[in-house]
Amino acid sequence: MDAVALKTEAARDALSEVQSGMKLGIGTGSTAEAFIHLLAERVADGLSIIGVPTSERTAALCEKLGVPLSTLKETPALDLTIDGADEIDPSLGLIKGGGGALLREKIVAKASQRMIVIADESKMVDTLGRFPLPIEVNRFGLEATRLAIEEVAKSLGLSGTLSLRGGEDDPFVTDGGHLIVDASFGRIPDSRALSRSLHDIAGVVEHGLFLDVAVLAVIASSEGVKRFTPLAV
Ligand SMILES: O=C[C@H](O)[C@H](O)[C@H](O)COP(=O)(O)O
Repeated sequence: MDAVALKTEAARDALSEVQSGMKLGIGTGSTAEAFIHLLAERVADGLSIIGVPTSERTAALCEKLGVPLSTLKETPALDLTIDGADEIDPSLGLIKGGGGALLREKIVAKASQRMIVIADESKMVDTLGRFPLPIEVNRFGLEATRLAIEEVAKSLGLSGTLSLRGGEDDPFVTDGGHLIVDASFGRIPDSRALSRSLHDIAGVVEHGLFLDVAVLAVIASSEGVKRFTPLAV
């Protein structure tokens, strides 16, 4: 089975967690999009949910497929969010933001009673960091913020390169109007310390480490779909 088919299998399995009447956070990315297609079929068959999208891209797809939407302003407390991830560790720590939606994804996930992450098995790692960590930053003071990120990394024994997503001349801009610095630190032994230190930098709006957010991972491999709860580490 190829990666696209596996993403669909994970999405299909997670869809069984969605019940009529739910207020549902809807993730961003190719796996979340597989989920949205399946969700739209259920909605067409009569499933009654209200969705809160985590990006403009997700909102556009939901609208196109007839999934009813609300906003966090109208619907600030959600039952469940289902979203993909770029990496998943055994404690269900995640790296997210490969598609640039990390800020809204984190806000929506944290407004939800439960967050379920769906993925193919290639996203599972022993330690986070193989995937460059997306860090959403304010445009103002970009250079100072980059220096501060480098200082933080050094203090935690991490090294690597920071690159502005999209390049210096035409940077990628998030739905919130910010920029993204992708940090290739390699293996991150203490993701909690990194998370705290990055949050202390004034120019950092948010980062892609989602720790203690997901309560269940639904992972598809060629051997079938498995469900994982966080392993205490
Ligand atoms: O910003 C994007 C999100 O965090 C995605 O959920 C993440 O990048 C995974 O995307 P995909 O399902 O396409 O691998």
